[in-house]
Amino acid sequence: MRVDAKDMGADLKQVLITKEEIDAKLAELAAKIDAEYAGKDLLIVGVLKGAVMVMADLARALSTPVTMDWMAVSSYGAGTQSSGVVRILKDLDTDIKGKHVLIVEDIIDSGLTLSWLINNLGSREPASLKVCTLLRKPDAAKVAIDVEWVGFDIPNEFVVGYGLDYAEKYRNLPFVGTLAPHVYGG
Ligand SMILES: O=P(O)(O)OC[C@H]1O[C@H](OP(=O)(O)OP(=O)(O)O)[C@H](O)[C@@H]1O
Ligand code: HPA
Repeated sequence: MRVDAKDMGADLKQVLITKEEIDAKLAELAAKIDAEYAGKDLLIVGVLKGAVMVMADLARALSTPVTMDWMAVSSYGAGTQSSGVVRILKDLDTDIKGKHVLIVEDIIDSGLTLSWLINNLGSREPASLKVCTLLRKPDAAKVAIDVEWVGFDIPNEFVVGYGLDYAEKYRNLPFVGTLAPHVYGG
C-alpha cells in the first residue's frame, strides 16, 4: 500500500476510497447540485472540522456561485462512538432566513449530528435546506434522515482521512481508510 502522507502508513489497515475516487465522485455530485440550484443563490454550510476537505473540493467543482459559512459542532470528543450530545462550538456568521442552504458533511454515522443540525438550521426558516455528505454508514444509523446527495455508502467501521480524524489525527490523509487495531490500543 502506498501512503502519501508521511509517518501515517503504519497506522492504517486499508484504503477504502482513493483520492481519485473521491475527486470523481465530487465532480458527479457537483453537476447534480449545479442542476438543482441553477439561477439561485446558494449558501453552503460546512460542518467543522471534518467537512473542511469536502467543502474545499466540492466548492471548486461547482459552477454555481456560492457563499460559504461554517458551523462547528462536536459529539465525538476523542473516542470512536458518538456521545449523542451535540454541542455548538461555533455558530454561523450569517442569518439564513430565506436563503437556499446546503449542509456539507464528511460523514453520516449514527445520524445524530445531522438530525440535530437539520432541526436547528430548519428552525431558522431557510428557503430550502438540503444535505450533501461524502460518506454514510447505513448500518450505523440511529435516526433516519433524508439526504439528497451521498458520495459513498461504507461499512460500519471507523474511518479516517480526508478530514476525518481519530483523536484529531489523520485528517490530512488524501484518501479515506481504516485504522490498524494497534492504534486503538488493540
Ligand atoms: O452521524 P454521527 O454519528 O453524528 O457522526 C457524524 C459527525 O461526526 C463527525 O464530527 P465530530 O463530532 O467527530 O467532529 P469533527 O468534525 O470536528 O471531527 C463528523 O464530522 C460528523 O459531523
Ligand atoms: O468513522 C468515523 N471516523 C471519524 N470520525 C467520525 N465521526 C463519525 N464517524 C466517524
